Amino acid sequence: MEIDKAIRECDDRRLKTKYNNAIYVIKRALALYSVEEVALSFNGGKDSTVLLHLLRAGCFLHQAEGNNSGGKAADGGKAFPIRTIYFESQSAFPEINSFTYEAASIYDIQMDIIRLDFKSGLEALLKANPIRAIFLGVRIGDPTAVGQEQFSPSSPGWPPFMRVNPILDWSYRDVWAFLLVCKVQYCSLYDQGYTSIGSIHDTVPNALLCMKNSDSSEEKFKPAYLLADGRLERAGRVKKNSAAVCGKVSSISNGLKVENLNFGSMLTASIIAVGDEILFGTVEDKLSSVLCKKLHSIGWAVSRVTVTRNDIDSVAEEVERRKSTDDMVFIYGGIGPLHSDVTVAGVAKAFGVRMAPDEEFEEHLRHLIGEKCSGDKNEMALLPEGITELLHHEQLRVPLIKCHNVIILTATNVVELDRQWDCLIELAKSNGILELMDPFVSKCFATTLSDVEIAQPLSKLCAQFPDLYIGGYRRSREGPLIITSEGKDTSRIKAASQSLCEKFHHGAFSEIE
Ligand SMILES: Cc1cc2nc3c(=O)[nH]c(=O)nc-3n(C[C@H](O)[C@H](O)[C@H](O)COP(=O)(O)O)c2cc1C
Ligand SMILES: Nc1ncnc2c1ncn2[C@@H]1O[C@H](COP(=O)(O)OP(=O)(O)OP(=O)(O)O)[C@@H](O)[C@H]1O
Ligand SMILES: [Mg+2]
Repeated sequence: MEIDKAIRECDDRRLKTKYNNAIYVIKRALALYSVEEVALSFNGGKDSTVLLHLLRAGCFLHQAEGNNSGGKAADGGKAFPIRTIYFESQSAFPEINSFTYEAASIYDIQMDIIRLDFKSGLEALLKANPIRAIFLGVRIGDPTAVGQEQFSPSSPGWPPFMRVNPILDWSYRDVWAFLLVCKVQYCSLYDQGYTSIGSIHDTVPNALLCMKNSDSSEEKFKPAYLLADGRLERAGRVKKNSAAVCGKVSSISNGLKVENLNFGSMLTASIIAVGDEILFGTVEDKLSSVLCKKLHSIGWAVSRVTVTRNDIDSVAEEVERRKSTDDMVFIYGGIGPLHSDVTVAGVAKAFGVRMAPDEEFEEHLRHLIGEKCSGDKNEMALLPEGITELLHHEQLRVPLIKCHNVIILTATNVVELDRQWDCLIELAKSNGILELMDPFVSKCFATTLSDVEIAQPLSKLCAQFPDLYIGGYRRSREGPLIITSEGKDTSRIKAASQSLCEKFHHGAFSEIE
């Protein structure tokens, strides 16, 4: 089998290791699932081209080892036994389309062309076929790889199948070493300076490969395999919608923030606590109420507090929602090196960026933990790429992490939260990372009037003072009712209190702290 032969005969030890590992994953998958139960997701990109040839080799080796799963014979050169799916889109490059069809013809691939979005397409595929596992050319540097392993079940909300990622741990360099050593065809765009290909709307040649011709204004590009730093593979991807990425811009223009509060230009924050333990009831979340108070003290309204499970998708989903609704999102819990510490990765996924090593952060961790945490395995030093700002303060042993409008707090208790908050406020004063607004003022009254007596007058009061938060709560069913009014204008609070008292007999309310 020519692929296997080419790798065995080359003298690139690293490539051999990567190849052997990928073949191992493929063989494991073929041992777990029959050939009818697997599919290849192929789109003509370089990663899926690598995967195609690995699968050709893997199927050949699997059968050579005496496994015959009853599918089409893989003779090492011709018929490819695995159902292959291609999601064809109007916005794909014509070169990608034509290469995909060409590959199907050269390698005798039975290709299902799907013209639906990924989710609906996969639903239809699984309905019509007994597919249980799909091979993907996802690599660890891809934004969509966050949280994935070589075998990862599809995400919640997706049709159920196993995602098999044989080249998850391959680097950009490994991909090109493989394609060049095996001398296989790849899409022509890669010879024109494209290094990672999305759609025609979001992909241009990688500027790092540009050769400026001094005689003319014509730009020429070197081939993709000459890109020296694989981390810059996605430099040819044009940013999608910066307003959506930053969140804040869209929230201001769509008026969502003022919708509930009627407070004019109020800044809103939301708080996300991450932890299965909180949801199990094993641990009590004490930080959110303290944080609400602190935010209130700098004039911010808290629009929502949520607790999410510590899996990447739950965190990503919640962060994605909140970052575009609120001006600032505070998240804590699930930070560290444990398998359950997925918060930072969840934030990366919410912004659609990958996790990448951050040398500066690693340096801080090294000071804190020692040499144990250096090297490739230091997952704690992986941070969302391109969107992370480290917030330094001399009182903090490790800087806080800010990704656009999401601040990740590492506090695990109230004392630590107090310290981190104080640092944050000092930083806010010096560099404006957090706007400090006029604080809220409030008045509270206790009354023994019944709910029924007070309900209507209180509704009227709310209508009279739409700029205030007027509410009521009880500490017990039998005890007094407590009425609160909050706002930023002391005179308005006073006026509302006076108006309330005037609606009832003298002494019906007593002011409390
Ligand atoms: C076969 C296949 C399976 C996928 N499974 C999942 C999944 O389980 N969870 C998920 O969030 N996205 C899944 N996706 C979507 C990808 O993660 C990603 O959104 C897609 O490759 C396109 O990225 P883009 O939005 O940059 O175009 C899947 C895509 C394909 C082709
Ligand atoms: N339109 C599609 N149809 C089928 N599979 C797809 C499609 N888009 C993505 N995939 C799957 O997702 C994987 C990852 O996509 P990604 O764009 O990162 O890699 P690629 O397209 O192979 O290479 P490149 O990084 O150069 O674009 C692909 O290898 C393929 O398995
Ligand atoms: Mg691609």
